[in-house]
Amino acid sequence: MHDVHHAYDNIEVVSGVDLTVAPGEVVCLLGPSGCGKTTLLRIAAGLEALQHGSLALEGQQVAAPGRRHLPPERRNVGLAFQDSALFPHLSVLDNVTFGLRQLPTRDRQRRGMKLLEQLGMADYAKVYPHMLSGGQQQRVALARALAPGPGLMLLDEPFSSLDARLRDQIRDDTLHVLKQVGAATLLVTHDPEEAMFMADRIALMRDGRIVQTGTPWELYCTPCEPFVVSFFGEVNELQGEVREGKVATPVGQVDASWLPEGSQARVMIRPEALIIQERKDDAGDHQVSHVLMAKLLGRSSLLHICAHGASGQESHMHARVPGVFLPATGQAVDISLDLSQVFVFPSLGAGTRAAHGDTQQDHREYAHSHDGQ
Ligand SMILES: Nc1ncnc2c1ncn2[C@@H]1O[C@H](COP(=O)(O)OP(=O)(O)OP(=O)(O)O)[C@@H](O)[C@H]1O
Repeated sequence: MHDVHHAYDNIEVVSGVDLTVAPGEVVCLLGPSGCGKTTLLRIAAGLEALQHGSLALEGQQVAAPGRRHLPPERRNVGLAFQDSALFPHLSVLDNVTFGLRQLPTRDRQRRGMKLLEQLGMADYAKVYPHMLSGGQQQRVALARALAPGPGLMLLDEPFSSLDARLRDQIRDDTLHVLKQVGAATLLVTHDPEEAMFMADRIALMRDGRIVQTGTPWELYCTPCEPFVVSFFGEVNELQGEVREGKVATPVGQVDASWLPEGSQARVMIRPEALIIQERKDDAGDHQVSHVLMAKLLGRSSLLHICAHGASGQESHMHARVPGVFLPATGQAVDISLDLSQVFVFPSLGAGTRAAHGDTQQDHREYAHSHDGQ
């Protein structure tokens, strides 16, 4: 896709999107509700006419504004949506082989059965859709979309109607099948964890634009703006003035040497960036950093901390610690920072330069926000 714009009733909902998906690559379009993800997928599928820009599939121009475009059924794309309806009057196997009518019966059945096996549904080949659970129906819908061997798979929130445990399992199976068949895949989701689990690359959108494209690591560890940091989860957020290239926070100094001296900086600190150690002495001393509350969340523990800085600053922060770590309320703690999960940006109104510097150290900060979720 190149420079794609799209408007409904003169309101632009997609603005200047450039996006490529390589053969065998899984790209996730990630973003909050209403940011234009589904619209882009529908344009790729041919369900929505291209209004502006260009769109090519396998090197062939399939749509151009104001011209007749290649219809969806001739695009060699496989579609699976959140509530993909199966044909109720056809068996599971007949649903999967529906798009393979040009093949001899035996080849058709062999291909259908292979996909059903890969998705754990071979035992259900002869049953009808109404006899399946939602998760099983979703597996069949995926097999049906994959059966013709499409050059591009377009998946719109395909797991969102499933409960958490089933979703994890089907996601996992789907990822393996997509990689085995080598389909290029564009998957829409609003769930950052799902995107990180599935994607080779993520394109994060906001208000019709792609904010950042990159590997899950690039988006999580080198976010280009505050929205990208906070979209991937809760963040401790602080403001401070740049002095001698640093911002002082209650949990230590943070490098901001790329920002103008005296300017206001926005420091974003992921909860896992706070490294907490219990102090033997100072119990009950509220002039030092201490625990306000500790909660076990399962795989990790969440600590509410009252952080005290050397020059008297104080801040309520959240720390996430792997496993079970539940210090008592009032426990004095030492806090240090994993700077790889701390990001610094200019404060709002202080210019628009992103946190990307030449090196990792160029963007360090600290915060408490959910503005992307
Ligand atoms: N057919 C339509 N007519 C008018 N407006 C539409 C239409 N389809 C979508 N919109 C609007 O376009 C914007 C983008 O919608 P889109 O469905 O592409 O977003 P999304 O990111 O997929 O959201 P969600 O995750 O909630 O599905 C929204 O503001 C939506 O209300």
